[in-house]
Amino acid sequence: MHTLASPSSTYYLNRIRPSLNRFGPTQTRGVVTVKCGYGFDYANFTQGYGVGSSRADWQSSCAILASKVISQQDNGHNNSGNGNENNHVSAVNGHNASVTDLQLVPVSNNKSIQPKPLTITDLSPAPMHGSQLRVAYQGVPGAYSEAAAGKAYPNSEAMPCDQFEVAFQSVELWIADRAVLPVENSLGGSIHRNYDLLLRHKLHIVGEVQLPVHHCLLALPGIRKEYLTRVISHPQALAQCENTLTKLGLNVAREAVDDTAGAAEYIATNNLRDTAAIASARAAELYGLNILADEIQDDPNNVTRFVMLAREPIIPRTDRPFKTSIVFAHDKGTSVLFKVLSAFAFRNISLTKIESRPHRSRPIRVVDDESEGTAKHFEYMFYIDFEASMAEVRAQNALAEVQEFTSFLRVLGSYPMDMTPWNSPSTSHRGD
Ligand SMILES: O=C(O)C(=O)C[C@]1(C(=O)O)C=C[C@@H](O)C=C1
Repeated sequence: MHTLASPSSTYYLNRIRPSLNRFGPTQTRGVVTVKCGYGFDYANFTQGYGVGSSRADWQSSCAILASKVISQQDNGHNNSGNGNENNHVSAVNGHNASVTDLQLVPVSNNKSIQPKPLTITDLSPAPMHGSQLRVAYQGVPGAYSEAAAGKAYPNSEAMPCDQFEVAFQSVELWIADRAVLPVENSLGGSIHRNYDLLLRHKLHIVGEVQLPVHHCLLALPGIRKEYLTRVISHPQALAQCENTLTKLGLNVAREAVDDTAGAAEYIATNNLRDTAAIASARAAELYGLNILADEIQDDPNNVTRFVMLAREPIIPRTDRPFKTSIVFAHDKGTSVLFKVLSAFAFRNISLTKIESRPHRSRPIRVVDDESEGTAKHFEYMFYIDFEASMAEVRAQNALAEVQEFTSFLRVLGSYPMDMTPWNSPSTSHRGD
């Protein structure tokens, strides 16, 4: 039998978001609250990457970040994924582009890619051996992102954030050293909003982690499946378990919340007897819930890929498998895509991922044709991951060619591939 964790150490800064807003059928992000506490007994939180002694510092830092995010939103510069309507940019990368508005990094003027003095950390084999690093993640303890932080940096201090935006800013403001960001799942697909955030911020990808995700159905002790009227979780987790929930006879309402462990915490804190959460076994333990069913993901090999972000890039190497992530656009639309892909194919460089996102600053391109009429083309940003290190000449040549075809190109990072077997103990997040 689990004991219900004490909710007494939860601190809401700036504005308290009514719980219905957070857990209503649609997520309300208009009011942003940074929550810098946890609804559980954190003194008993013993994992190596748990909360450290500088909790008070972290809370005051969160307060600063919260007011910053809120004031940005109040000023109409909403970073929550709604785009910035004030940007009128016809091209990027020095071609009539207002790079400041777009917050893109121009290839030619980018001071952050100029050589910098090496520090001892540049020489460490990041990202596998983090030590005393502070790693920001979105969610509360028990979230899969926290486990990903622990896998990437086993001795680090995991720092929970209510929003991805705050996790990014905490690294930019030197409050955290790394941020961990889920980007895609083998069942649920890409986490689109996070691709947009990668572009909006100037952090570098310095590593990746592929985390096997084993979902459980959690409810208060004594609650049976038949009592349930809704299941709440992160939208990705709901998508990953959709078929299994139906097979379990749970044709009840699904509601999206900010993170899986937050759903478990919410049920425990509010003593909800008609609601179950999809979350990890560790979340069940932390928040005193029972596991009604485990392994409820629709495929046993359910894996989420996370990237690790830092202020500085790591030095790419060739002594182990590396992956490189780029994003590009062209001011004449998708016509360059074939040329870009052939730059990699020609050099035998495998692509592992391609994603397109709306070009939020210039989503539509209008082409007038006197005889035919007006064509309205959607514009995209293309994200590509390829299997090569930027230290390899073939990768440098491929990118030089890509740069010729594109009006905007940014290397998001060149970093070691996660080659750990899925069944290795450090990858298990099930607490067994
Ligand atoms: O909610 C969590 O626990 C998270 O870490 C987020 C997240 C996601 O964004 O996809 C991470 C892994 C799982 O795929 C489900 C949810």
